[in-house]
Amino acid sequence: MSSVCVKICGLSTEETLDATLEAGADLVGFVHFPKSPRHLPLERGRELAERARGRAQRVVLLVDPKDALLSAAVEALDPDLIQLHGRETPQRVAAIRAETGRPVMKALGIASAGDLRALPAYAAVADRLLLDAKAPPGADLPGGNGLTFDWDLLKGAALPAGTMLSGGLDAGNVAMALARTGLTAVDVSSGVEIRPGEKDVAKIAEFVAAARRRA
Ligand SMILES: O=C(O)c1ccccc1NCC(=O)[C@H](O)[C@H](O)COP(=O)(O)O
Repeated sequence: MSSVCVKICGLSTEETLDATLEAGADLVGFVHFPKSPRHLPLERGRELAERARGRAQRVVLLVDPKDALLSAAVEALDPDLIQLHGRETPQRVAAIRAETGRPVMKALGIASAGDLRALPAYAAVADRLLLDAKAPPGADLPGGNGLTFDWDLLKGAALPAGTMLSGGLDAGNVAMALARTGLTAVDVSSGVEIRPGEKDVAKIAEFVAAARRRA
């Protein structure tokens, strides 16, 4: 069986980035969203993305970005993948992909079976999908809230290869999540933190090992 693909999102220090790379994560995520405790100014994102170059896929996470921010983020981080975590329509996802020339991963919030109806339209235009728990009404953040969703909603769904599972994962539940959904790619942020925005090197290593330990 091939190895589970692991992304660690919301990295903001050299120490935790290095720990993530040493643990063997496949993707590293940098959040640019000022309301987030994981927000990185673009110049800081540039430094960390450069440090990870050639060692993992560098992902910049943006929320409903305007064209000017997109250009600035691509220039600064030179990302291997752009993660869109807002209310971008399929048309906007396609336009961003065309304008930037970069692969795009679209995050979809899942709370009920109905939320899966949007999936085919996004699968047609995005390079990858990420399924996250839908943010509660009034939440400050559209993701990174440490909430799980009912994984059984995915039973029977036609999910494109490489679809990432996220939302409330940690070293204790990731193997179960993979087994229940049949997916082979996972993303985590809160579950490897001590407090919002503060990643922990031991938790990162435990998560990567746990994701790849499944039978
Ligand atoms: O992490 C944030 O602060 C954030 C802000 C705005 C949009 C998305 C955000 N995070 C998304 C992620 O970190 C992950 O892709 C995913 O949602 C998992 O988060 P978690 O439940 O905390 O593991």
